[in-house]
Amino acid sequence: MSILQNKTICFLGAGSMAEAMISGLVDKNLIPSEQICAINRGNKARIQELVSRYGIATPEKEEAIAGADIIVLSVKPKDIATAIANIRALTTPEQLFISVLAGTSTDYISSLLGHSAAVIRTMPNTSAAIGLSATALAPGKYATDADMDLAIQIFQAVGIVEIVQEDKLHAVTGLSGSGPAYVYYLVEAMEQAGQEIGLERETARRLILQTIIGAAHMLRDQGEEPATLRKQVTSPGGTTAAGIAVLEKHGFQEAMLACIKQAVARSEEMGKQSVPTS
Ligand SMILES: NC(=O)C1=CN([C@@H]2O[C@H](COP(=O)(O)OP(=O)(O)OC[C@H]3O[C@@H](n4cnc5c(N)ncnc54)[C@H](O)[C@@H]3O)[C@@H](O)[C@H]2O)C=CC1
Ligand SMILES: O=C(O)[C@@H]1CCC=N1
Repeated sequence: MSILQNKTICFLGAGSMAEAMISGLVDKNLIPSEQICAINRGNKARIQELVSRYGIATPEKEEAIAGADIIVLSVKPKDIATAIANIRALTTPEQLFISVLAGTSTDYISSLLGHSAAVIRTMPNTSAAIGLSATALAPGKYATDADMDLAIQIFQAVGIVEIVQEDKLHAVTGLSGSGPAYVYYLVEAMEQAGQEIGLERETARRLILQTIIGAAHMLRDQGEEPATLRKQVTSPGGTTAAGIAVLEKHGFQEAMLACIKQAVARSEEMGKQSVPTS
């Protein structure tokens, strides 16, 4: 039995990322749903939504925070100072804080808490909801190996885990934290193209979806380089070569590189906006 079965976990911020994690944790039964709760900024309807979907508990804020073994910080980076100020008096150095905030350093979070609780910075993605997140974790200065083990167990329940140095988390954010959105954007573009070339939207969607699932499984299961798999599709003088030549002409690779670099730069910028106070 996982040690997490005896832990209580509170999400501070009940938005998309918190829901993706709650959904994954409840689905895997890693922590009983009555030992999970979430706190929002006054939006009771949202909490009720999570309660009805996942059967999580609804303790009062004091009990939710003071009674939690693990607090997952899941507000937007701009809201973290206020969110922690509202709960700080209820927290203790024995609790484990797991942050999913883009750009925000563990030192800054420790400075907001004002004590030496363990803080672990992570970057999951919303595919946690179906157990397929790609999550990177980095320990803050007060986190022990035992704290890391707990965090690893939580994120392994909702996908794969990589341990990185904290300064690499900006790169992870631009690559795999934001990554699902790049894929959805590609699907949007393919769907639009599908309609413009005369296919019904629903037909196009089914074909695109299966194409993406198939390609993802090929990448995962066949152990081949993406370039090798691409070449297998690309008959000389054929349709794929004709299409990819246009992608090259429009600077597809440069666009992807610039996109990811810009996302990384934004994560770094968000980090600089949160300057440690001690
Ligand atoms: N959405 C995504 O794909 C990913 C998001 N993240 C990170 O997760 C965090 C949350 O992002 P989302 O869930 O997308 O945002 P969201 O906007 O969906 O959720 C944020 C939640 O925090 C609540 N909140 C705001 N101020 C609060 C306060 N003072 N006290 C308590 N709750 C408060 C809001 O009411 C809202 O429900 C961000 O820091 C983001 O960088 C990380 C990985 C992926
Ligand atoms: O867009 C954002 O800032 C968050 C972080 C990674 C994915 N979504």
